[in-house]
Formats: sequence, structure tokens, C-alpha cells
Amino acid sequence: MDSIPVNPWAFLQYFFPGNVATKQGALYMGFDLSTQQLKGLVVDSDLKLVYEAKVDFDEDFKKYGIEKGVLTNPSEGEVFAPPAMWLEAVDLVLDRLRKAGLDFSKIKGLSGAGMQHGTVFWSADAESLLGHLDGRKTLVEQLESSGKDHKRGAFAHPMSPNWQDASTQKQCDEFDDHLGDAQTLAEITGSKAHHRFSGPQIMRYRTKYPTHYEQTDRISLVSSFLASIFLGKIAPIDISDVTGMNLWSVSEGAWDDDLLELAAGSTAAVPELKRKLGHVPESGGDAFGPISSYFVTRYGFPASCQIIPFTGDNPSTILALPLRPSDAMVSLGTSTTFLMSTPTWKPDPAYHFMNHPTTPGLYMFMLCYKNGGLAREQIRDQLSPTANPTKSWDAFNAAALSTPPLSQRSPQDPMRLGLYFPRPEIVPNLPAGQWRYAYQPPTATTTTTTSTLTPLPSTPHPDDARTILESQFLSLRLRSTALVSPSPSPTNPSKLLPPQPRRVYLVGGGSANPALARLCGEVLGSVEGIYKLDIGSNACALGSAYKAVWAVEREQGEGFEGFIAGRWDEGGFVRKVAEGYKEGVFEGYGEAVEGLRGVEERVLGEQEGAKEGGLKGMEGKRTGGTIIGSAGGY
Ligand SMILES: Nc1ncnc2c1ncn2[C@@H]1O[C@H](COP(=O)(O)OP(=O)(O)O)[C@@H](O)[C@H]1O
Ligand SMILES: O=C(CO)[C@@H](O)[C@H](O)COP(=O)(O)O
Repeated sequence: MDSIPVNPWAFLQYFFPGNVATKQGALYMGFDLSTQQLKGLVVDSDLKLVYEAKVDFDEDFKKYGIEKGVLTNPSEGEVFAPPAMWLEAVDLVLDRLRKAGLDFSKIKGLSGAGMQHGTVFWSADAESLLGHLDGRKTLVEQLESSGKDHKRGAFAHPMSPNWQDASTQKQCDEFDDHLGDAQTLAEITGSKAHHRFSGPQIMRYRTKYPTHYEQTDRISLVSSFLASIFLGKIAPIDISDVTGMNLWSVSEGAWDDDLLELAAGSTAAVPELKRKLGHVPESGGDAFGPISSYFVTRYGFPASCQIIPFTGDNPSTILALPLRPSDAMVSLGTSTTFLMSTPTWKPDPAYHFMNHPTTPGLYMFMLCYKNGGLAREQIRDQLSPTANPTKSWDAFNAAALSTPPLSQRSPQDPMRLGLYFPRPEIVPNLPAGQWRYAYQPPTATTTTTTSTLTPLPSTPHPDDARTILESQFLSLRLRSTALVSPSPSPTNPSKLLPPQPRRVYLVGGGSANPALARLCGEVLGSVEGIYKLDIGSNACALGSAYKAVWAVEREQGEGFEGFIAGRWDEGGFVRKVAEGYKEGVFEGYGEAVEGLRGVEERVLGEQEGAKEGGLKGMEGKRTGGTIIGSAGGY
């Protein structure tokens, strides 16, 4: 027997030899329809990037009145976006790829991803309009309704509720109560009720716009909306993305009738809602069929180009590399998400479990925060409100790296912690606001465990740059402890390191920032360090393109992980960007995790009507806190 290789990728290739018979000249496309952009890219059979292009909604489509990709109605907590804008983006991104020199006739397969949980409401005319698109006209000309000439369009409602929407607390309370409690809902669907999930969203849509609901013939997620455009008919919802709806029973592999009844309003209305949602195929890799003739005529795709199921942006992101169960990905986009691929099904109201997009028996673990990139931008801009027209991160990074860990300028100083939420948050479930605290961990000299939490002024402070990064990463560590286990030190295998990921891969816009990478390593640890994907600028679209390669070129029964591992070029595809575990530093942040838990509990307690904040079910002991005073939001 050959010796088993120690390089992790060679190790995977040894056990999953993969199909390395690549198709000469074949190209595959992947898309990411996210909050602020539509990105499209093209890879070859060797997984190498060949072309990429993007459309930036704020830059390219000011006419829709959007900001950061969305429209808002703060009085009701609504955040939404017009699908018509996304149609324009599809034509524009393909035009840009054509201008970049892409020969569409080589595209053998195409897949994509959509920001999760957004819901699109199609009209009864949609199927027919999609099936008869004229390649000489644009998508938006043919699919959008127009009041002017009384043209009925493909949409029963002109807006799609966005993942940042917070208008459905009432519906969420009903969803959590409907099967008993939030834990039961999480056990069945993978998550407790969330504002942005389609179940509560559909329930609110039905009551707020009863006529539109009645006129809604089909309901898509953002991912299946985009797939439908390319397919030329309404595409099924994907097996992974369906687990972000609070409507799908993961163990049954079917729509949950009790939850459908709640969303639909009565038992009698369940079959109709089920029809609107459609059948969900079990496989994430079986092609839906060939591409719509619109794209053949207009761009020169081959008529045989296969449309592979489109999934959510987060499930797609974990397909951008052969992720091991002990690795984590942190996506630093508009949202911050923490992702792991795991065989363990351990649902809890504090986080999400979803079906894996390609591999039955694996699940995706996810934490998701609304206050990721936009919250960091807010602090960046508070640090230099007038003098930063280029939106440079330099001053923010300098402040973050020159401030000592947790602002402890001497070991006796309390730890500085903060919550910076320009938008209502998911975990903990808090309204918009900023809260800053000084946390003094329990001292060894007292007989009872006593810690103190003291509010700090709620005004901008130069230390905020470090505090926001530390507190964001501490929140990830607090909530992911149950998913990581101790492992031997790479330098001293007889020594067991505390629970932490083996590697952390950074993706998304913020992954370009070295200060974020360094603080991620200090707070979250990671035995092998912090890495960044070095293939193109978008892991999510890349994961979709890899799914398309796998779906078209795999041998019968060949799994995704083995297939990708077989073609993976470790040296060319990933780069180490920061150190991970540092003895002493990691343990210091372990104390701060308890402080952050205390801050969240304090602020949650102060918020009238604050409900289920995602603290239940987490591991670790609670400090007996001496609580002093109170802090206010802004
Ligand atoms: N150098 C940087 N440092 C920190 N954040 C950055 C940097 N470059 C981009 N970003 C952040 O990335 C976010 C966009 O992330 P991206 O993943 O491209 O978008 P999306 O959420 O639409 O997928 C922006 O809101 C911005 O805050
Ligand atoms: O709601 C979630 C995941 O549950 C978000 O991750 C959205 O999917 C948006 O992602 P980005 O626009 O930040 O990429």
C-alpha cells in the first residue's frame, strides 16, 4: 500500500481519486445574485478562473432609488428590492462578459446562487412569458409589468422582501409557537423562526396584500428566480435553499403541512400554497434541462448548455473548495456568515442547520449577521466623517491594529466590548443601536465568581475600530463552540489545543482586508491559520461554477467533494493571510466571550419585548455578574 499523504488535499485525493478526465475547451458559468451586486464568472474544467464580471446595483441602477442594493420602509422594518433590477443586471453582466471576450458557445453548464430567503412572487403569465422570450429585446422589457400600456408582467408583486427585512416579528412568534416552541421548529426545519425566512414572509404577504397573494401563481427564492430566467420556465427550489424557509421538514424531506397551514391561513389553503412553491428535487446536481432559447439567440450559448440547480449564496460558498468538517468559512460580505460543512445534525434556536447543496448526509452549519460589512463601514465613517471621500480603510485598519487587545492598556484594565447594529440584528434579536461596555472578568481572589459590566458613553471612540472587529468575531466564537473540538498541536502532537476550527477561510468583500484577517485569527484561533481563496473575487459564484463542472463532468455516482479534491490545486488556489491560534491570546479572548454573552443578555433584558435572542442552548458557563447602570442605543 502506498504511504498515506500528509498534505490535506493530497490526503483527500488519495481517498477520493476523482475524475481527472477534464473536457478540453469546455467552460462553465457561475453567478452570485447578492445584496449589492450580480457577479458572473467562468471557469474551465480544471477549475481555473477564465473570466469574471459584475454589476453593482448602486453604481449601475441608481434609477431604482436603491441604497446598498435595497429599498427600505423603516416604519415597518421592511427591506426589499425590485426583481426588475435583477433582470437588467442579468443582461448587463452577460454584456460585460461578452465585451471581456467570452465565447459563450463553449459554455457546457451553468449554475448560480441567490442571497438566501428573499422571496419572488410570479404572476400567472410568468411561465408563458419566460417560455417565449425574444432574443432581440431585453429581459426587463419583456417580463416587467408596465402601467403605461397595461402590459401584465411576470410578477404578481413588484418587490421581493430582502434578507435584511425585520417586519415579521408577529409572524415569527406564531411560527415559533405553532409546533410548541422554537427548539421544536429548529429540530424540524433546521432553524427557529427568523424575520427573513420565507414562511413568515409569505404569511405577512398574504395578509398585507391579499389580492397579490391570490394573483401569485408561483413563489421562488432568489436562487430559483435566477435559475428560472436561464431555464425559460419556473425552476424548482433547491434542496439546500429550501431549508432557509421555515417550511421544509429536513428529516421528512418534504414540505411540512402544519407550517404550510400557518403560512397559507387554513388547512384548505395548503394544497394551493404547495402548488405555488412547487416540487423540490432531492438532488442538487441533476440538470433542470437546457438553457432558454433567449440566451442562445442573444449571446450565443449552445442550445445544449445545461442549467444546474441554483442554490443559496451561503451553500454555494461552501462549494468553492473541498471543505473538511473541521474547517470554517467566514463570509465578510454585506452580511457576515460563519459556515461549516458537517455530518452532525445538531439544530438549535441559536443558529441554522441546512441541507448540504450537493451531498446527502452532510449539513451546512450557519451563523448569519445582518450587521457585517455595513456596520464596519459605519464605524470607518464615524472615525473620519468628513475626510474619507475614497472610503479608504487605512485609518480604520491603523486604529484597529494600534489599539491593544480588548483596549486593555494594562492587565488590570477592563475589556472593552460593543454591539454596533445599524440594522436590527438576527443574533441576538435586537433593534438597531450601538452599545459599549467595559467588562471586568471574574477575579481569582473573590470567593464568589463576580464580574462587572459597566456601560460606556454611546458616542464614537477611536477604539471602536478594534472593538467592532473583536466583538463581531467573539460572537462567532460564542455561537460556534459546539461545532469545534480539541485537536493536537501541529508543532507538538502530544499537546491538545482548545476547541477551534482547523482552518478558517475568509471570503466576501472584507476578506481583502489584512486587519480583519489578523483579528479573526486572534479571536477565533484556528490550528492551521487564516486562509483566503485566491481564485477571482467571489467564492459564491465560484462555488456555483464548480457545481456546474461537477454536475456535467462527474462519473456516475461521483460525489462533489472527491471530484473537486481530484482537480484541486492547493498552491494555486488558496493563500495563508494570517496566523491562527496564539497561546495566551486565544485564551484571553475566551474570557471576553463570557463578557460578550453578558453584554448581549444585558441589552436584551433592557429591550422591552425582546424575544428569543439566540442565547439559549450555547455551551460554556455563565459568569455571575454584578451589573451596574444601563446603556442606551442611539
Ligand atoms: N478592504 C475592505 N475592507 C473591509 N471591508 C471591505 C473591503 N472591501 C470591501 N469591503 C466590504 O465588502 C462589502 C461587500 O461585500 P461583497 O461580498 O462584495 O458583497 P455582497 O454582500 O453583495 O455579496 C462592502 O459592504 C464592504 O463593507
Ligand atoms: O441571510 C443571509 C443568510 O441567511 C445572508 O447571508 C444573505 O444570503 C445575503 O448575503 P450577502 O449579500 O451578504 O452575500
